[in-house]
Amino acid sequence: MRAQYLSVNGVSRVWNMILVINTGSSSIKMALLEMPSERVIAEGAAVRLGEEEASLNWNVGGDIQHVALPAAGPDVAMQQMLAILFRRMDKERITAVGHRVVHGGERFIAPTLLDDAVIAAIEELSHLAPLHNPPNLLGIRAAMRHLPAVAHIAVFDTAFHHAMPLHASLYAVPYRWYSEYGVRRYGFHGTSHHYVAQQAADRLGRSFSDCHLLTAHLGNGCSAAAIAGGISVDTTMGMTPLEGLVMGTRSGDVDPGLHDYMARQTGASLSEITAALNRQSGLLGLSGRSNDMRALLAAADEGDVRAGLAVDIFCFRLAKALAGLAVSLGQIDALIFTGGIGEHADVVRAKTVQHLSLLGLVLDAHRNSEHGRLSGGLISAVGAQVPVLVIATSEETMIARYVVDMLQRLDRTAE
Ligand SMILES: Nc1ncnc2c1ncn2[C@@H]1O[C@H](COP(=O)(O)OP(=O)(O)O)[C@@H](O)[C@H]1O
Ligand SMILES: CC(=O)OP(=O)(O)O
Ligand SMILES: [Mg+2]
Repeated sequence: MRAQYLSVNGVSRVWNMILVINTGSSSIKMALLEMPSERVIAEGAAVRLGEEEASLNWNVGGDIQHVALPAAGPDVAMQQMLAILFRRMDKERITAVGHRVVHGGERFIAPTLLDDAVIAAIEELSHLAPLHNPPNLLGIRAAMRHLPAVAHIAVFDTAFHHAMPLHASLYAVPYRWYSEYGVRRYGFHGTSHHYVAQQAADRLGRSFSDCHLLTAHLGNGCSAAAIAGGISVDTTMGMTPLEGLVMGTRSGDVDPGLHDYMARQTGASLSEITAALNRQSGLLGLSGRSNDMRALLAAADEGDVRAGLAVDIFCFRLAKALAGLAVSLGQIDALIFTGGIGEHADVVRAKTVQHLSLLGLVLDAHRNSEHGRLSGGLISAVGAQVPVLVIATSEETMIARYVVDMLQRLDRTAE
């Protein structure tokens, strides 16, 4: 990289230390990356927020901290994480902060410098991502208080999908709902889909812009995408992160008639039904036990029938969605599994790919059980028509790349 200094608000700084903040509904992840080497200087996570078991871990240059935070919410966890980080490193070294923001609507199709107007616009989009944009904003405000003199840049989950063709992004509803109210499919997890797709192209020795890839991001939220010519051409999530696949607590696709039916049956309001689809459905709703795939796989092994059913439905629906996305690609150069479930749950990958043999997808059982660790991420059978890969995602690294790219553009404009 050419520039070593960037002038932000008239102050010239070395700009290669990027703090990335990914505030979710039940977790906060942070990473401090030195760019362009992408060396992780510090990384931390606060998990199970709101529960008795909430805790945080920080690894700041090998100094590891584990703190129990019983029942702490994202605000308390955020303060604690920043306090621990800044006790161990000089905050003056940080040049910019990259914030994951889940919903950018139609307006934010690229990384954006945060100011009061942008924050207000993100707030307005909160009703379209109620589990995500409010905690994202909490992280932005806390970090701005601690680091008022640096550039804070929002990187949107929706941005990577913004060029989806209209046939993939519009619903078959009155057109006016789109033109007047923005009712369309946006797609999410864009930084993760982009990151793993680029990695897959590298591993296959192909140019990213020539690849036709299916990516399955399976974490707490789950989505799959079809990526061709370096852009997302279709994805399973829609106007909100509720559409598509079965997720930890989210239903994914349901009949659009469900709201009316359940409102009449139970007297619940539309927003109560939406909340149940967001928070009490998916793996949790089906199993009645947990939203956590690891817990369900263990329970299914011990004979819990509903846990087994939840896993089977998760895999079947994922396979169906991947087959559907293949239509958008025309050809499949690789399928990539990522996210906590995609990277670690070999049973889920095996069950999913079993449904997809008609597309030429076949796994190697041994490679799959090793999560592709000994085969460069490859878990497909030798000689199989389509490579299947496990690739660890890093939304934080991708956000840092977008931030550096944006800083370079700001730097050029300032010259
Ligand atoms: N070893 C494992 N086996 C099965 N599932 C796992 C394993 N490790 C993590 N998971 C699952 O990954 C999911 C969380 O994924 P993650 O990507 O960390 O979530 P988030 O969306 O919060 O970033 C949980 O369902 C968890 O059970
Ligand atoms: C958009 C979304 O579902 O994000 P997450 O997986 O972090 O919940
Ligand atoms: Mg996630």
